[in-house]
Amino acid sequence: MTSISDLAKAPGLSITKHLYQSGFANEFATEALPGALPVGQNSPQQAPYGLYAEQISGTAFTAPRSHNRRSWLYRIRPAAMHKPFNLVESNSIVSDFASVPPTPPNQLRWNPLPMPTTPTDFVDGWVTMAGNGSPEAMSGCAIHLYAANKDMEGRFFYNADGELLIVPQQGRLQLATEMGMVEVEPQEIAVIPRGVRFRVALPDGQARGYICENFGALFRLPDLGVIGSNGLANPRDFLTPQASYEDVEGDFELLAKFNGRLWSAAIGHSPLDVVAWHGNYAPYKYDLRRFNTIGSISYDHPDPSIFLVLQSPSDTPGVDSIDFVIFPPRWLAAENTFRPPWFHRNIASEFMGLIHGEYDAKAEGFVPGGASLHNCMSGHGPDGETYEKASRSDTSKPNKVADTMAFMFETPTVIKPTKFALETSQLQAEYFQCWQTIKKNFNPNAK
Ligand SMILES: O=C(O)Cc1cc(O)ccc1O
Ligand SMILES: [Fe+2]
Repeated sequence: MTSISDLAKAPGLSITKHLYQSGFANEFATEALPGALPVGQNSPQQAPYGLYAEQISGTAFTAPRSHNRRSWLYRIRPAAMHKPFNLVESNSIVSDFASVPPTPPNQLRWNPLPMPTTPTDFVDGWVTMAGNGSPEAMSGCAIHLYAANKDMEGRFFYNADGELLIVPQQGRLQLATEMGMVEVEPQEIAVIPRGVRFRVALPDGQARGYICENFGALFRLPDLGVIGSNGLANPRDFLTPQASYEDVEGDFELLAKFNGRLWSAAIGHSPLDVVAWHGNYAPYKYDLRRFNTIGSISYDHPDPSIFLVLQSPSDTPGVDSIDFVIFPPRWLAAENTFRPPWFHRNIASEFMGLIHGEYDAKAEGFVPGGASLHNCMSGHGPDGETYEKASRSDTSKPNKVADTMAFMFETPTVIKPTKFALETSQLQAEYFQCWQTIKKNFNPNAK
C-alpha cells in the first residue's frame, strides 16, 4: 500500500493517470484498502476495518438533486478530534472587503510577486490582492497570490470560507488532501472544496500562482446551449484523486480559515487518514491545455464568455458570481476584423493573470505571474502598440495565437483591491500610459 507520505517523498514524482478518477462531480467511489467502503449503506453500526463514517456536505441537504454535493468518508479518526482553535493574526490574508481603501476606477496592473527570501510554505505565502462579498454572506470571492519555497511540514489546512481554485503559474504543487493526492503544474488548475483538509508540497522547491477563494455557490461547468453536447472544458478531463491515506501520529497543527480569519489548533494525528470515500464532493484538477476553444470563423471577436471554463452561479439567472475564463492558444480567422480583444467597458469587473507567454491584447507590461484589474465601466482594451499592429494586419489568412495562457476571474460586483495591492511596489504606476499613444485618426472627409 502506497501512502500519501510515500508519494510525497518520491523524487521526481509524477502521479499517473490511474491515481485519478475522471469526470466532473461524478458519484465517485474509491477505497485504498479492499472492502473499506460499506456496501448498501453509508453509516453501518461499525464500518469496515474499524473506520469511522463521516459525511461532508458542500450544499444544503435539501438542494435539488442536480446540485446536491456531499461525500461519505471512512477514516481512522473523525474530523472532530483536535484541540480548540486559537486566532492567528494575519496581515496578508484579507476577507473583509468592506474595510479596504476606496477602490479607484483606474486600470491597475501589477508585476509578479518576488519569490520569498525566507522559508515560506503555501499558506504563509498567501497575499490577498482583491475581492468582494464576504465569507459571512457566502457570496463573492477573494483573489490571492501565493509564492512559497517550503513544503508544509506537520501542518494541515482547510478553508471553511470557500472552495479554492488554485492556478499555478510557476512550479508544481502536490496537494495531499483527505480524499487523495492531486498534483498540478502550471497550465493546470486544482479545486479544493470548502472544508477539505490538505497539505502542500513543492516538488520544484518553489512555486507561485493565483487563488480564487469562492465564497459562493460551487464552481460548475457552464451549459453549452447551441454549442451542443461537447466543447469548452469537457467533463471527462476533470480528474479526482483515488483514496490514499496516512496513519501517522505526532504533534501537528490544523490551520483553518473560518469566517474571514485564520485559526490554529493542535492535532495529534494526520487528518489525511481517509481510507475510502464515495460521493460527488471532492477535489479535482483540470489541464487548461485540454480546453476546446470555440471562436469566430466569419467575422468579429466574440464576447469572452465563449472561453468560460467554470462558473459559480448567482441567484440571478444568467449572471454568475464568478466566471473563470481562459485565453488559450488558438487560431484567429475572422476576416476584415480587428482580431484582438476590442476596446470596451463592462458592467462586470475583470481580474486577469498570465500563466504563460504573452496576452494578445497587450504588447508588453503584462508578464507571466503579473496581474491586472479592470473594474466596472473602466475603459480598457488593446494597448496602443497592439492597436497599430492589429488594425493593419492581413486578415485574409488565419493567424495562430501560440504560446499563451491568460485567465480572468470575472465578477458582477466591483473587485476591490486591498491596501497591499494599492501600495505594493509591484503596482505599475505607469500602466495608463499604454493607452496614451493612441492616435486620433478621425477625418470627417475620409471613410
Ligand atoms: O479585457 C480583457 O482583455 C479581457 C477580455 C477579452 C476579450 O477577448 C474580450 C473582452 C474582454 O474583457
Ligand atoms: Fe476586459
